[in-house]
Amino acid sequence: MINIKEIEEMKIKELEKKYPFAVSFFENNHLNLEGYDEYTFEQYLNHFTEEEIEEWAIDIERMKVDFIVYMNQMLAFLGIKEADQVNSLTIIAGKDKYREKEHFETFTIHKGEIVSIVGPTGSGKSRLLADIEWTANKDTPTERRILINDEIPDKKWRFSSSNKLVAQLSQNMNFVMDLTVMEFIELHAKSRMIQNEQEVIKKIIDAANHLAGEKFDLDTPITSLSGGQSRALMIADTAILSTSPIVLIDEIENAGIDRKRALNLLINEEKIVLMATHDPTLALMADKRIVIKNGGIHKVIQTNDREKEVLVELEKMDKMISTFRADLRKGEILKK
Ligand SMILES: Nc1ncnc2c1ncn2[C@@H]1O[C@H](COP(=O)(O)OP(=O)(O)OP(=O)(O)O)[C@@H](O)[C@H]1O
Repeated sequence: MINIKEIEEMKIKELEKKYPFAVSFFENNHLNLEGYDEYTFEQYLNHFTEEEIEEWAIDIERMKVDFIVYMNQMLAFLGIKEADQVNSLTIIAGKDKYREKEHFETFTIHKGEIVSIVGPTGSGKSRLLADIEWTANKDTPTERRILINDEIPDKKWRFSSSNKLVAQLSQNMNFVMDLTVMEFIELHAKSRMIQNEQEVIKKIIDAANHLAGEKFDLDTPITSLSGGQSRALMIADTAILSTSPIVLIDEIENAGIDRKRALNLLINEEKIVLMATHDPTLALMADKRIVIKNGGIHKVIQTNDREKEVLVELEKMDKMISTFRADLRKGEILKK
């Protein structure tokens, strides 16, 4: 459900911008919005004089309820209900591969935070991401539990395909579809029922080309994209089209794309981002990192100022490497 408080605190002009369909509610109820841009919904309802309320038989309390019901129905219909409502994700400790209790009790990640997950190959990084995607409730090998907004999440998250809690970018992206890039993005855009479809498609393709080393166009079949290109396309698609409040990333390093840009595209004040990585630049870009050992969360490290200095150095090195890579592609002789 959308938050009644949020709606009440929004100005009419913000409401029109964020939820354009809200205007129809006023129209249907013959309520004139002109000149009330700067009013909140509540202030608007309260602006009527006693006489007007009587004359037009306006029931303010009823109107409030009806409006929220209408908004909820519309958002559900558009597949965006609840998607923006995740404020926190909590992991409750389970057991490692030796059935020992994990080295923490609970760990909460808030909206807008990025958390990296590090640990040796096979230690259980992907397992943790899978637990989150499944909103585990002691029903996975780790026996972890996942809370959303401090509560056991509704099971419907697991099975909903259009309104997903989690958008996952995984290591293996096998495209079996016989579609062009254009058809693929169109398919996604259509399923989201966005209004400015062509604009959004262009935005995705621009962002994807920005991330990928070699450019591709809309007529390219998905199956003939290189690993880096398909990765870039998926990232741009997720960043721009997905309404999922949680983004899980399993290794973006080997993809031959601009990783920093990719991450920046996915980061958003409204989202929670978790990424499993072996890459120091990406790991340090996160606010915190979870260290996994033998299938369990061993510790959580906060990225401190000294590490942020290391990050600056790493970014310089990364820049150098990508310049060399680009020169190499162009067939140039590399020089310092
Ligand atoms: N706590 C646990 N209890 C039981 N099995 C676990 C646990 N954690 C992970 N596993 C299992 O261990 C195997 C390896 O884990 P996973 O694939 O998550 O490793 P990874 O860290 O992602 O490895 P890579 O770096 O190679 O991607 C998987 O089969 C996973 O289900």
